[in-house]
Amino acid sequence: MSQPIIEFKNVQKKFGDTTIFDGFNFRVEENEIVSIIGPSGSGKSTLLRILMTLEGIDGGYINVGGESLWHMLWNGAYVPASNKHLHKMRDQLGMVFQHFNLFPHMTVKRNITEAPMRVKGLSRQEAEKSAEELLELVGLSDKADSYPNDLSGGQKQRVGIARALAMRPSILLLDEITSALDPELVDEVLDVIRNLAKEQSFTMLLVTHEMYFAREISDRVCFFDNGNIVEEGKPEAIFTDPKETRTKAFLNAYLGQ
Ligand SMILES: Nc1ncnc2c1ncn2[C@@H]1O[C@H](COP(=O)(O)OP(=O)(O)OP(=O)(O)O)[C@@H](O)[C@H]1O
Repeated sequence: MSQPIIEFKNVQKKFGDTTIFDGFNFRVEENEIVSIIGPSGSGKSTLLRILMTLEGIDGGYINVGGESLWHMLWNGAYVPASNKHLHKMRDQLGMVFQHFNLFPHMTVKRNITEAPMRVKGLSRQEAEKSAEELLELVGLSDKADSYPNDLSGGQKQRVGIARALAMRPSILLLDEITSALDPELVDEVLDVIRNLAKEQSFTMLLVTHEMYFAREISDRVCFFDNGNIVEEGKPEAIFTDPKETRTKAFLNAYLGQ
């Protein structure tokens, strides 16, 4: 097997007395599109937040692009190796959040250029040129000078995707990106991801409640429960012939199978 682009080995994570991961193992290959489905509160978002180093871990090992994300100190605490290392690791990862997290006081264009200018040191001209291309990609060229509050939820989320792409990540993390949207706005956002997936130049890790989308887009679907992958496989196998009782019960509740 080739070197995975993401690898979790024996990862431990607690919130207070609540254990989220107790020896979690997981790997994603380069350019693979993996969907994580599963019940609420099972730790799916925590998995993505740990990868973005928005959350720490209590034990184990995480490797992104061949390098360790966290290092253990003499006292057993886990920390990113250094700010420089952290920035380098984060540069590979782009995350789109459920609630958009746009800056309301900045125009759409500024939301997209802010991080590349501040973190990557791009000139305003370079960052704006890239933002214009990305706005075209997500179909929002005419909204460059609008403010987030003047956009629909679907448009806000398309800006969220453009903003994540502006950092030129090789791995895209999508955390329930359509959950906060009215149903009629879901497809315009999923279409953007469909088009990105066709290019196959990204590794994508999606947490989603859109089962039909997970089935359509993924190379692999993982059913996740209680901090563990209970069952995984090709979308067809998981959705039409799940083996585990818990997977069957979950899909039954969702899809009425
Ligand atoms: N910062 C935090 N502090 C304390 N507990 C937390 C924190 N973040 C998450 N949790 C708890 O950890 C558990 C896993 O949460 P997580 O958001 O990862 O689940 P999820 O599978 O993504 O759920 P959902 O599908 O509802 O978003 C939940 O019980 C949640 O309440």
